[in-house]
Amino acid sequence: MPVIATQQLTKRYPRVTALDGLSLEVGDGVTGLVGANGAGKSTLIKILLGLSDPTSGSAQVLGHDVRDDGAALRSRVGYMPEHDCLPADVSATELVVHLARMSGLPTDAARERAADTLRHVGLYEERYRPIGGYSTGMKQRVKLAQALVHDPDVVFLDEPTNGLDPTGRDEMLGLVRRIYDDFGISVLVTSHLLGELERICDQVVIVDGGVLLRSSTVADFTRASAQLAVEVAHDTAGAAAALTAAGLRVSREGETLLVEIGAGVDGDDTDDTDAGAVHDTVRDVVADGYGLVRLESRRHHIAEVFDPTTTGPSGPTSDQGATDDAA
Ligand SMILES: Nc1ncnc2c1ncn2[C@@H]1O[C@H](COP(=O)(O)OP(=O)(O)OP(=O)(O)O)[C@@H](O)[C@H]1O
Repeated sequence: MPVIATQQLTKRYPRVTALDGLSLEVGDGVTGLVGANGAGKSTLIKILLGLSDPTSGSAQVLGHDVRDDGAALRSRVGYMPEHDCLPADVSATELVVHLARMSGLPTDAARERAADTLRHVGLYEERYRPIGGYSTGMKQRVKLAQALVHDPDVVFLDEPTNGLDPTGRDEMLGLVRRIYDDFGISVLVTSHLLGELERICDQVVIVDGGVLLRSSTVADFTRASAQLAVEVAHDTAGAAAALTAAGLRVSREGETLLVEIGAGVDGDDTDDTDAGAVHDTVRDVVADGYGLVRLESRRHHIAEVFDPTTTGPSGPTSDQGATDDAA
């Protein structure tokens, strides 16, 4: 059973269609939901929590229908909202224990779980200080702790790296990954930054204007856009010309030649068999007097081949774009 499934999910506000026929499936693990501001990410999360009704279409979380089963699903789901919503004059411990009790835990268990989750997010030492004196990074960690305290099966994290400096971002991303690795809790995490989610996610879903642009595993995203890095002993320019003459797409980065696997030996778009054929062609051409020094696979980052700020996929993945996946 998928963790999240939606079918033709649509949400219309009076002036804007926030989600437009969105159909997707999300499995176990860490899934990134990526899109520019206004793409519909928060709207999707609110519908998945049963807090907002879709205009049409349907959605299930852990098999619970979001319209009919809101209370049951919320007991199994944790939610970290995007905006600052924390009371300034209580401590992290007071707040997280309180929320744990509201979700049904007895007082002793609530205290224990609160201490565990605050330790997990790195706030154990500071847990008795009022939240009003916390930095942005510490406040984000309190929001994360309250999302985890009732031991949910899945958590929705809305822009957890918002407002953090690069070090704070890295630490938060590490924490998000560990939610699944250490506790087995699946994660749906939103960001407008594809590059940062790519580092920690198993699956990435890209939305734009409420429409699904693409949903696939991180490995599949980059498989179609791999390159071979080739170094030769002599005459790099000659080797580049010979590889091009053999039908390969070649670029040069210093003394390294980058051969597109996605281009295939015949210039067509990639499939898995092309990778082996390109590899063989490179070996044959280079063996012919250039002296092979290095031949290794490289993958592009997703952000290099897919720019969510444009309205579609670009570069070597364009054959696998929105319409196929959205169907
Ligand atoms: N309650 C609302 N009433 C009217 N329009 C809304 C409402 N909530 C969201 N919208 C609009 O729906 C669109 C999608 O908003 P949403 O907040 O889901 O985007 P987002 O991807 O989460 O972006 P952000 O990161 O900026 O929050 C936007 O155009 C937004 O202005």
